[in-house]
Amino acid sequence: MDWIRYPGRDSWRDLLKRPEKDLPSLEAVVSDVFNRVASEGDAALKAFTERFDGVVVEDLRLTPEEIERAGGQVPQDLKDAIDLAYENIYAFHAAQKTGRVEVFPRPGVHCWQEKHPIERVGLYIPGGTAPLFSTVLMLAIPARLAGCQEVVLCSPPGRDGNLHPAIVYAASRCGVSTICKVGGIQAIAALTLGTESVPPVYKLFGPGNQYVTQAKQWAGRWGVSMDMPAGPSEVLVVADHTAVPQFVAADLLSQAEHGADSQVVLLTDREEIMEAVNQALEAQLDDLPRQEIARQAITHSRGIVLKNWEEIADMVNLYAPEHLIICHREERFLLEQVHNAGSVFLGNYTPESAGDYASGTNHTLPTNGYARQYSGVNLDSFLKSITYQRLDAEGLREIGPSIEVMAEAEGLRGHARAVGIRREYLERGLTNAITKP
Ligand SMILES: NC(=O)c1ccc[n+]([C@@H]2O[C@H](COP(=O)([O-])OP(=O)(O)OC[C@H]3O[C@@H](n4cnc5c(N)ncnc54)[C@H](O)[C@@H]3O)[C@@H](O)[C@H]2O)c1
Ligand SMILES: N[C@H](CO)Cc1c[nH]c[nH+]1
Ligand SMILES: [Zn+2]
Repeated sequence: MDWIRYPGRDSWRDLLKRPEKDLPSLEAVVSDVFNRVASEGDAALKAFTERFDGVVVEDLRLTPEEIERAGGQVPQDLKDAIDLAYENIYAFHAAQKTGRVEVFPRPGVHCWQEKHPIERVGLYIPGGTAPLFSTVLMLAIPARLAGCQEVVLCSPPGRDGNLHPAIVYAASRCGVSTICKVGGIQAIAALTLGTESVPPVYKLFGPGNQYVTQAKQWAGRWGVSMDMPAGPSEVLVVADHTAVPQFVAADLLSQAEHGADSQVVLLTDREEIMEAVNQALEAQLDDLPRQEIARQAITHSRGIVLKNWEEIADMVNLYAPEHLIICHREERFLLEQVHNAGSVFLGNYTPESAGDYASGTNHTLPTNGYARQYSGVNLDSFLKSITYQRLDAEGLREIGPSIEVMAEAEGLRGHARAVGIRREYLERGLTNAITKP
């Protein structure tokens, strides 16, 4: 990994650039796929699956028998591991439930807020280079907890034209029964527009490569929203002499192996760890099955030596990493100062993989600096808040005059009248004409 020592602040932005595909060419492909899915439905999904995934798929939707069969193909130790992860993810997300918010700001004015599930949601499960069945748990568990009525899952078929059995098993374990063999842009277009096999949804969830992420953003043009841009994985590690270099290298590689366009960054204020981490990286890369991918990711990754922990905190906030690992003597200070990160991992015993699989936190997180404004997936992602209010006569007397003044000042006489007409009834004692609904 290349190291940069004590860079001036004016060079930080350039140093922290992510590897990105050319946006106009990405948009052109996305637009073409959406247009064809809109006009040709399933036929377009099959044609694009053949073109982009290299497989011919007959039936896009899994039958109940296929779902049942997948369960028998998953080894028991993997089922047990999925069960443990399920419990922890369930517990963490169930704890996020909040009650009704209720306020009486003035006499006779009653306001409250209640959460309602989004009725139809689409879950994208990546499967281009690795079948990420762990993502099924991360999305389907909160979707169920929220009470979403229709949950549609899409994932790209493998070379044999099927979904990995663990994806199907995890989906069925979480109660998802609409499972479709389609991935990439075409899956997002199908969930947005609906086809013969894929029901349309109101909100899209899940991570994916740059094609998937761009397609999720494109879906907004059709009024379908999304969780957040959760693209190529990244990790930023903050380490000093209290960190074990072998652990640091392993954490960097755990995200570098996701994709050639992943990025990993190491920040330190202790030059002496540079050599040890580089050596550990080389040693661990040697027997990594996905070393080609990880090596490519490392070509656009870097280690940076900074002057002190204040600079480290500032650089973390500027980069806004998807994952932040802190193994540093000034952990407490850094935690106080850092406010841009998707998920944070603390100390020598907390590998980022813990959050990827089984600690209970969600691994669908904002990448590409979007941790500045987005949260990772959580229970609220699957809920909408509806606000309610009821005024009685006293409440109208209390706040009515202010509403009228404000409406007149905005030049909106109709708004003012909607209040004034009621106040007039009250002033003239015509309350008998008002029946309680
Ligand atoms: N941010 C997060 O929360 C998070 C979580 C898990 C994974 N990830 C990321 O998800 C990504 C998964 O990527 P993946 O590729 O393995 O799987 P994927 O399912 O996201 O993408 C595979 C699909 O991309 C499409 N595709 C491939 N090449 C194409 C081309 N030239 N033109 C149009 N479409 C094309 C294909 O249809 C294929 O099915 C990785 O980048 C990983 O880092 C992110
Ligand atoms: N690290 C990924 C999020 O960027 C999630 C994941 C799934 N499986 C392994 N890792
Ligand atoms: Zn991962």
